[in-house]
This record gives sequence, C-alpha cells and structure tokens, in this order.
Amino acid sequence: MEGVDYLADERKKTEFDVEEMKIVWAGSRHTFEVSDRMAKLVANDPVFRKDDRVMLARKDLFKNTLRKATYAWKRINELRLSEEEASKLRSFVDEPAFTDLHWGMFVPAIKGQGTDEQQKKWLPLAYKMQIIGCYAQTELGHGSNVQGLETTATFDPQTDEFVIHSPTLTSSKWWPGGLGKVSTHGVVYARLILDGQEHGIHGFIVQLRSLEDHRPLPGITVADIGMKFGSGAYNTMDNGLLRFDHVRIPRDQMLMRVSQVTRDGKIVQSDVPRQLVYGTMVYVRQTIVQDASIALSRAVCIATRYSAVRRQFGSSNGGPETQVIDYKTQQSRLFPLLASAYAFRFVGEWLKWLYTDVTQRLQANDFSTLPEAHACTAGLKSLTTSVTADGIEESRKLCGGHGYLASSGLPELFAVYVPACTYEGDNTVLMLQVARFLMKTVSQLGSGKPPVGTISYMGRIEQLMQCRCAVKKAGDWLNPNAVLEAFEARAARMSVSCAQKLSKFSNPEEGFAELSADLVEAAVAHCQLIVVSKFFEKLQQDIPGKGVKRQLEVLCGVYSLHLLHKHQGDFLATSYITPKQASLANDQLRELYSQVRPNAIALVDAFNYTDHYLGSILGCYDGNVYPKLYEAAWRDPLNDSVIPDGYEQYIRPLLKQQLRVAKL
Ligand SMILES: CCCCCCCCCCCCC/C=C/C(=O)SCCNC(=O)CCNC(=O)[C@H](O)C(C)(C)COP(=O)(O)OP(=O)(O)OC[C@H]1O[C@@H](n2cnc3c(N)ncnc32)[C@H](O)[C@@H]1OP(=O)(O)O
Ligand SMILES: Cc1cc2nc3c(=O)[nH]c(=O)nc-3n(C[C@H](O)[C@H](O)[C@H](O)COP(=O)(O)OP(=O)(O)OC[C@H]3O[C@@H](n4cnc5c(N)ncnc54)[C@H](O)[C@@H]3O)c2cc1C
Repeated sequence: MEGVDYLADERKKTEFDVEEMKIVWAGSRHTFEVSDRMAKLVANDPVFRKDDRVMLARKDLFKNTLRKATYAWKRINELRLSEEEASKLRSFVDEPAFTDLHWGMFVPAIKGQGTDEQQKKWLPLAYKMQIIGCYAQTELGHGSNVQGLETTATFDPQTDEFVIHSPTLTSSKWWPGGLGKVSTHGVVYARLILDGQEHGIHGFIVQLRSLEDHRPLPGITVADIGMKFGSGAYNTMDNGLLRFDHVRIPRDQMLMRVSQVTRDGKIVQSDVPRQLVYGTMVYVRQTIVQDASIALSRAVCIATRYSAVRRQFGSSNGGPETQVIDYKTQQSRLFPLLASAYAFRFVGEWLKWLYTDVTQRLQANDFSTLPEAHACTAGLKSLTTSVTADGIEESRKLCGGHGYLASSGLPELFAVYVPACTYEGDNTVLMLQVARFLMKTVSQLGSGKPPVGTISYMGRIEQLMQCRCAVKKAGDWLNPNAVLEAFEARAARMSVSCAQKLSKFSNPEEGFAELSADLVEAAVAHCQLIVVSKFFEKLQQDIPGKGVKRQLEVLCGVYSLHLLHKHQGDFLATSYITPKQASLANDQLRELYSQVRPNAIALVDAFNYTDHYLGSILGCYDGNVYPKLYEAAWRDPLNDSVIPDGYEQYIRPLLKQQLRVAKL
C-alpha cells in the first residue's frame, strides 16, 4: 500500500495550475521557495517530531519545548539563516514557545518604543539571545483596560532610578508568555509617577532573573500560572505571574521614544502621539491576521482531504458509497471556510502593506493614518481570529467521529488557536474600538474632511443610503460592483443607524454602552467589507497560471455570497436587497460550490503543507487514512499492555463483587 495516492483521482479533476496557485498563496516565488525549504528542513529532522506531544505531562512537555527551541536556534546559526528564514523555521516547528514572545513582542517593543540609544544597547543582546525577553503588560486584575494597570514606576531623583512595585494582589503581572520560567528580562508596563503625580502607562525594561544562575533578582517573585486549555497545545508556553517589591532600575530603562523623563524628574512629551505606547500591539495584531489564514487553511486542508476519502451511504448495486464531500450540506459548511482562508491570506497581505506604510509615515512624523491602522488591525484581528477559531471547530465536526481523535490534529489546533480570540485584545473589546472609529467618521461627515482609505466609501454616504440593489438574476451576483455596493450600503447604513440612535442620548458614553451590541454588528459589517474589497483588489492584479485567476474568482464569489447569505438579515433590514435578491444570491452560491468541488483537493494542495506540519492522519497528502488510524491506535501508551495497570486494584475486585452478587 506504501506510495499509493488515494487522492490521485481527485487530483486528476483539477482545472488550474496548482504550482502557480502555490506562488499566489505564498505571496511571491521567493516566499514560496523559502517556506518550502524551511518546511522540509523541519519535517525531515527527527528532533522536531511532534506526534507524541499530547501524551506528555507538563514538565516533560515544557522541557521538550526548551530542547526544540534551543536546537532550532543552533540550526539557525549553523545554517546562517536570514531573519526571514529563521522566522519561517520557527513557525514550522509549530510549537508555542518563549521565543515567540522574545522575537514577536520583546524585540518589537524595544524597536518601536525605544530611543536610538536604547535600541543600540538592548537589541544586539536580544538578537544574540544573550538576554531573553517577554512582554509583561496584563495583570491579574486588568487586561483589556490598559489604563487600569496598577503596577507603579516611581521616579527617585536621589538615585536617578525608577522603583517598580506591585502594590496589590491584582497588580501582579499575569499571563505574559515566556515569563514563567525562561525570560531574563521583560518590557514591563507600569504607571509612571513623578513627584507624586501620575503620568499614564509606560514601558520599562526590567531584568527579572540573574544571567549567572537564572534565579529571580531580589524583590522579584516569578512563576508559571499553571495548566491551560487542552493537551499539549499552549501548555508548551510558560505564561507567568510576576510581582515586584520595590525593584530599582536605572532611569534610562524607561522606553523613551514617546515620552522622556529628565534627570530632574520632569516629563517631556515628544511629538509622537502617546498611543504609540500601544504600538507593539498594533504590530502583533497585524501578524495575527496573517497567521489566521495559516491556522484556518490547515484545518480546511485536513477536512477537505478527509471529506474526499470518507464515504457514507448512497451505494447502489455494490458500487462505492458517496464521498461525503459530494453532499451539498458538507460543501456549504466546508467551502466557505476554504474561501475564507484565501480571503484572509489576501487581506493579511494588504494589512502588512498598510502597517509598513504607517510605520514609514510615523518615521517622517506623519501620524495621520494611525487611527485607521489601529481600527484595521484591531477589527481584522477580531474578525479573522473569531472565524478561524470557529472554522477549526467546524472542520473537526466535518470529520465526524475521527475528527475528535488527537491524531486528527484538530483538537490540538483548536486548543492552541482559540486564545487568539482573547490575547492581543479581546475580540469584542477590539470591535468596539472599530465602532468608535466608525462613529467618529460618521460624525465628521460633511465637515469638509473627506474620509480616506478603508473608510472612503462613507464619502458617498448619500448615494449609499438611497441606492437599491439592481440584481435581477442569480448570475448578476457575479458582478463585483453589485457585491461591493451591497457590502458598502449595508456597512454604511448600519453605522448611520447606530449614529442616529447615539445622537438621542444626552451622554454619548452612556449611549455607546447601551448600544454596544449594535455597534459591534456595525463594526463587523465594516470589517467584512474590507475583506471582500481586498479580495476583489487581489483579482485586479496580473495573476499568471492556467485557470488560477478563474479559481480565485470562484472563491471570491463563495466568500462574499456566503456572507451575504449568512447575514441576509442585515442586508434585508437595511432595505438594500429584497427577499427575492437574497434568494438569488443563495442560488448563485450553490452553483459556485459545484465549481469548487472538482478543484477542492488542488486548492488545499496549493497551501503546500508537509504532513509533518499538518500533523494529522485525516489530512495526510496520500489520503491513506484508515491503516494510519489503525496503526496510531496501537501506538497509544494505553495499548502497551493487554491488561491495563489498575486491573488488579480496581477491575478485578469489581468483577468479583458482581460475581458474588450474581451468585446470591
Ligand atoms: C497554529 C497557528 C498558531 C498561531 C500562533 C500565532 C502566534 C502569535 C504570537 C502571539 C502571542 C500572543 C501573546 C499575547 C500577548 C498579549 O496579549 S499582550 C497584551 C495585549 N493586551 C491588549 O491587547 C489590551 C487590549 N486593550 C487595548 O488595546 C486598549 O487599552 C484599548 C481597549 C484599545 C483602549 O482602551 P481605552 O481606555 O479606551 O483607550 P485609551 O488608552 O484611553 O486610548 C484611547 C485613544 O487611543 C486610541 N488607541 C487605542 N489603542 C490604540 C493603538 N493600539 N494604536 C493607536 N491608537 C490607539 C483609541 O482609538 C482612542 O483614540 P481617540 O478616540 O482618537 O481618542
Ligand atoms: C494564551 C494567552 C497568552 C497571553 N499572553 C500575554 C502576554 O504575553 N503578555 C501580556 O501582557 N498579556 C498576555 N495575555 C493576556 C491577554 O492580552 C488578555 O487576557 C486580553 O487582553 C484580555 O483581557 P482580560 O483577560 O482582562 O479580559 P477581560 O477584559 O476581563 O474580558 C472578560 C469579558 O469582558 C468583556 N469586556 C471587557 N471589557 C469590555 C468592554 N469595555 N465592553 C464590553 N465587554 C467588555 C470581554 O469581551 C470578555 O467577554 C495572554 C492571554 C492568553 C489567553
């Protein structure tokens, strides 16, 4: 059976050039080549084996992660990998580790919020991993409300130092990844106090552990916060707690790009906005949007391949049963997720561009696009992670009973992914930020300042409030202008409706709180419009390869029309479409599913995932699922012996007791 491709017939149905689609998915030929090389490097190295992860007890699991992370660093240096290659290699190792926070938050926080001198001092140490850092912001009592953090940093002019202190139990830092057992340093967020006066939240570089023996420095209490959701999963990470008892650090360890504290204890604001203290979160939210397409595509790849292998019912005259992927219900659950993975890939690509653009502008002291960048990163992080987490769970259900097995890879993927809905900002809290941005935009309409970027459609508010959908037959829903206008009209009308209701409140904050559920819905509509419009923009590009652009047009249709179908209440309630037009959209959607069907396997092959990275028997490339499931069952430690441990102690006496009862 070895070497047989059970999905070969499926692959023969493909109507487009898969190799070219791989380049589109990766973003460029260069990125594809780097990814492909790094994925194979990891897959072929036994040190990076991960199939035993869910069986390991916490201490072994954690030590194993330390071993892999250290080995990855050794390989990165031996092979002289570039930053891009190293980051890909780490992502294919596919195990949350302290290095994620070191490279993903500690280094960016210093880069974004440190002065040139501070960067010169700290970055070389961090780049060589001579120090290991974490991002210590959240506390036991406050996460979302950053202004509510309680840790204090009081300037002592006598010694030219800050005194970092945890005044209450709830001020204990709680959650930072890499803090519990590994980090030697942290960027710690605390309330700045100068001469008895508070000056808001700022970041400070604080050494936590000795570089000699790794013991916590005097005044520092640090530990892991304990087991988290699921087996394996995020338990490879040492999320930590941290308390300070009047810990002293030199004045120059406050990150001073946004505000400086002078030798005599005065605060000087530079001309950059104070929101830049939140800059690291903007950066990470943008990377999380890119990662969403990866996590969702992994789940979809597993569910699609397995749906083509799995057969249930429908056999006549002893012929084969129906592949479950041919059931329209399966398609209507699976194909929108496949389309969403592609949609998130393209919006992630665009968001990366937006982030680079805003960063360049900030360097030139142009802060005009910061509010939009904040709204886009917050909203798209919220939207894509919510859909991805739900999509992974739906993929598990699409695989029936076998999806519940750890060897399907889906339970662990869900457990490792789902906190993305919470970290880097709770998804509801972030959508409320988008809503604030929308309400501000609506209130400024007509002020002479035309809305730009993702909000520019609001500049056509009068037209969007009055227009009616022109669709007459199902095929009209393939017209990008018809779809875009529908999403724009829905988003604009929902925002305006909220703004009108808000204006009736004498206290706007009270109104905002009262209407917050409606405001979140308006923000979701706006974010979905961004994703749809960026998919259409992608289709404007020159896309080579036989049939590639055509497949992407089909997926774009699936993405937008499934949203229109799912949220038809919004489109109907805002009176843009009629019930008949909603029904035509659904007819067109069904037709598009039929066009996806022969290409489904090739569309997931285009993700180019190795079997190692997928980590799923149900999703393996050759589709040889059943023998692999059978063999995996025998590898479970419970099957090491025929008679289980505990038989003598529990089962035997129980059976004997039943025997005695039966004799009576
Ligand atoms: C298999 C695949 C696996 C994938 C794995 C991926 C791995 C990725 C690694 C990720 C590792 C995760 C590690 C997690 C780390 C963390 O979680 S760090 C902690 C993150 N914490 C948060 O995100 C806290 C959320 N809260 C906030 O961001 C803010 O406080 C707030 C809620 C957004 C604002 O609260 P509020 O009190 O209303 O705000 P103010 O402080 O008063 O500011 C108001 C004005 O500032 C604007 N603003 C807010 N945030 C920003 C920003 N980031 N940038 C720019 N501007 C901002 C806001 O719009 C207001 O503006 P005005 O209206 O103009 O006044
Ligand atoms: C796996 C993981 C890793 C993490 N890593 C780090 C890290 O490295 N560093 C770090 O500093 N932090 C980290 N965090 C913490 C994380 O950033 C916070 O948990 C997150 O920001 C949410 O804050 P919270 O826990 O205070 O939630 P809460 O704000 O307490 O949320 C509880 C509920 O209240 C609702 N809610 C809160 N405020 C509002 C509001 N204004 N309006 C309406 N509803 C509201 C929320 O929607 C949610 O339903 C991590 C968390 C997790 C789970």
